Amino acid sequence: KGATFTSDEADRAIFRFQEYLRIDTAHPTPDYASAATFLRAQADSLSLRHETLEFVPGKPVLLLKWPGRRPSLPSVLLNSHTDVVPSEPHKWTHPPFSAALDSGGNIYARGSQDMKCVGIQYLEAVRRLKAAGFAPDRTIYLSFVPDEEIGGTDGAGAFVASDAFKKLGIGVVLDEGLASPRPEFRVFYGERSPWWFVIRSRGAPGHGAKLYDGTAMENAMRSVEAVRRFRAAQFDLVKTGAKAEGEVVSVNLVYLKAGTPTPTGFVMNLQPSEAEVGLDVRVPPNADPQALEKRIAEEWAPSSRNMTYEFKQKVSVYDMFGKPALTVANSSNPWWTLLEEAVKNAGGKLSKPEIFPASTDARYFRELGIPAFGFSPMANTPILLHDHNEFLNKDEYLKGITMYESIIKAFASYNDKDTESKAEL
Ligand SMILES: CSCC[C@H](NC=O)C(=O)O
Ligand SMILES: [Zn+2]
Ligand SMILES: [Zn+2]
Repeated sequence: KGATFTSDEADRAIFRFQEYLRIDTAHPTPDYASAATFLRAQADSLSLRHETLEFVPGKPVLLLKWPGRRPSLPSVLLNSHTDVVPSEPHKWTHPPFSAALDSGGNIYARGSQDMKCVGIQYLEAVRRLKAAGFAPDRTIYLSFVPDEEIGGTDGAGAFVASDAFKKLGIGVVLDEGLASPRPEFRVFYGERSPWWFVIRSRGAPGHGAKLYDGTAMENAMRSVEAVRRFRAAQFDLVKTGAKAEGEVVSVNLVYLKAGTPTPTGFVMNLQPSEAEVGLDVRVPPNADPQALEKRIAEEWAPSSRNMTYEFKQKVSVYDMFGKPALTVANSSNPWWTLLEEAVKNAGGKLSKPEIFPASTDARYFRELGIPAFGFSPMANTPILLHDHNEFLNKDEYLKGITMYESIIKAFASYNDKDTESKAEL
């Protein structure tokens, strides 16, 4: 509470953030080896035991452990991903792996918001708690996972499916959230499920000068029109304030593919016999997935118009118990109350809990019924994840460390009969 940094401590914490940011872990060729080496050195400097779990060769999951005094209590997992999305360096004012600090205190790098900030803030918070002599009751684990940006199958997905994970007895997880342009921090208790699919249409080919019914292009365009009507209706709910971004189904066309290619372009006087449309759809946890699939089958890709659809990615909105994969974010969940109070105690405020509009690794934990909150402590910060000139201000970064100190302390000290008996199941 009220913890501050000496200017030396601040400089060192900022420098370690910059070091992590300078490791190029961008897809499609992330340097996971260097990230792992860096993180193991951090663990050693904190006297934390670490394990490198290589479920898939070349894709290390780093697991750090701060043992609690009461190891029978469910433990706390602080998760972050080590990979970042690609960037277009020439469109940045500072190179994306420079971690340049400008005169206003902004640190520019790919991953400065998504989410190397969080990974290093966990470590810095542990560093400060250890220095202050804090001893956790519950065991604290830190996981650094690869591949979140490409779906997490070989990262968090492999991790949660492992025996190693089951043995950890995780009771609550923290994972990433989003920056907040306002003074309140944002927090997420669920997320939309990605449905990525292609719609294919077929029709009789023919001369480019002929008007006739049932061409592949016409079939595809009728679908696109239906998709766009639905998209507009969903978007209107957001625009009018009736629903939050994460509470509607988003639908976006991500590619169109049709035509008969030539070495220099396309044949102009031939109506093609096939067309394909790619869609990124995100389904809120409380939506009716069956109704949506019916809409896809009947309106967007009706077989009566020679259309088919194929899912490339279809994440269920339900957890393993068949319930919407949501973490309770009210006072009936003690972890929620602890989080809210811990942020408050550190001088912060949470805005109303939200559904994350995209996907994070938190879904893998919620799928198992483990409570997981998405929280990246960045207030007064424009949302720049996946954007050019991604940055985080050094003061917001430092403030975030104190948020985690408070949260880790609260979670690690939480003692409750109910959760204890659950742990023994
Ligand atoms: C299907 S996993 C995709 C994960 C990705 N996550 C962050 O951007 C996303 O598109 O939301
Ligand atoms: Zn992320
Ligand atoms: Zn991302």
